[in-house]
Amino acid sequence: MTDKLRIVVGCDDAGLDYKEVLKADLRADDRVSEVIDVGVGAGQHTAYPHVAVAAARLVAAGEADRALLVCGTGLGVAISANKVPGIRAVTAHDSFSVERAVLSNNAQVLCFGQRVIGLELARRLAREWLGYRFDDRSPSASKVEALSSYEAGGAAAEDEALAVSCSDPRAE
Ligand SMILES: O=C(CO)[C@H](O)COP(=O)(O)O
Repeated sequence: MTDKLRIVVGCDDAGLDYKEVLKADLRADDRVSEVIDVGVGAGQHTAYPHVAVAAARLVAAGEADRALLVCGTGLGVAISANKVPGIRAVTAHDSFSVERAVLSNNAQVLCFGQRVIGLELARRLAREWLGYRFDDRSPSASKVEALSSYEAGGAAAEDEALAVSCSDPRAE
């Protein structure tokens, strides 16, 4: 990741108002080098999964560093973005969760619900989000690696460890 962030923004029609404001904020922020808007625009009604996956694919392909997505709840866009391999998308509507989404989970995609939080809080959280960078040497790094290994179909040893620790005590 370069020092300045390349950010994709996207929304469905329920998130359009916030997406437009957040896009303008991001474009005015000197921590951002580029903002790519994958829609929707005014009068468009593309369903949230298509927009979220388009945005997440740009991140997964390395054409952007992060994505900021908005729908009614922030849930549908997160679920959709997480279908793209390599993507960690979260819905976060509070300051601590936004911080940990980056510092604990190395999430590249942040999702807001326009019907859930106020606009000024969303703007503040987006500003805070820009200030965080995941540290590959932090204690969280091995956990994110473990997460990714499940996606790759690996982590057999961890699967076994989990099976042991979750064994039914009534069977003992
Ligand atoms: O919030 C949404 C999906 O999580 C979306 O903006 C609205 O979806 P709907 O309730 O299915 O119309």
